[in-house]
Amino acid sequence: MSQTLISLNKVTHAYGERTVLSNISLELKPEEIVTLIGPNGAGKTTLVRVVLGLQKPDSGQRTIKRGLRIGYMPQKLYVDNTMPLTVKRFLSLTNQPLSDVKNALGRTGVEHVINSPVQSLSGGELQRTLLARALLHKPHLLVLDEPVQGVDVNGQKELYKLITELRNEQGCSVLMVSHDLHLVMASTDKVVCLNHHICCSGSPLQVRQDPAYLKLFGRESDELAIYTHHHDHEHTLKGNVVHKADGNGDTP
Ligand SMILES: Nc1ncnc2c1ncn2[C@@H]1O[C@H](COP(=O)(O)OP(=O)(O)OP(=O)(O)O)[C@@H](O)[C@H]1O
Repeated sequence: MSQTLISLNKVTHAYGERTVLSNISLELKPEEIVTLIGPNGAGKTTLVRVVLGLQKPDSGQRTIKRGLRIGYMPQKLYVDNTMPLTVKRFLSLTNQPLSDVKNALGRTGVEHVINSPVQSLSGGELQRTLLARALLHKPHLLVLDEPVQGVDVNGQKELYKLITELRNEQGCSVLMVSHDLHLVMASTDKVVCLNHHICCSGSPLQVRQDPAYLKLFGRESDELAIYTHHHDHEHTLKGNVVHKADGNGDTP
């Protein structure tokens, strides 16, 4: 355990009657990039929230290395359209100095949006702004929930490349959620395929050939490398669920 940043041991979690996570054991090692992959509603964000300590599991243990700093990039940012919020103000809410905010935005390639309203950002700019925010506390572990969401395929490749560069430069570990194994293959050391339980895990090549992965995603999606993704919900900065029909407010 000495080298392990966070480990989960036999974690189980249910929302009411519905078991979303069952018997999950996982270890995050230093400088390792681990990708969680699984269909909609498989429990990926819930698992991320358990890793972050935002969601207490019903059973099982979470062990975290003392003093570990975590940077979190949520799946989707819910910002009220009527609330004026510039990128500068949004990132300054982390209480980090403006010079650090500028550096982080520069490193993720979006320093030019510093005075823009968050609501006006393009998909790629928003993801890079959220990544900059996650970097601000100089994390040992970056947790990225669908970091390429809303970004076109070329932009996705660029973002995965940036994530790998950040890991190499900063020596941090990365836990990220992705829907496209092909795009992420070059940028991940380990893949964990989740469908409420861990169906299979290993190197990207191992998982791509695993019958459990093929059963979930099918050979077709493997060949096409396209996975159509629809959400029935969004997430707040802490990963809480906002159902689209609700308009606002978190489901606890
Ligand atoms: N706070 C909550 N209360 C009740 N149900 C919830 C809550 N959070 C998530 N769920 C439900 O649990 C299931 C798993 O949700 P989760 O967001 O963890 O899945 P996911 O794999 O991240 O899904 P997606 O790929 O669509 O983002 C979903 O059916 C979701 O609606």
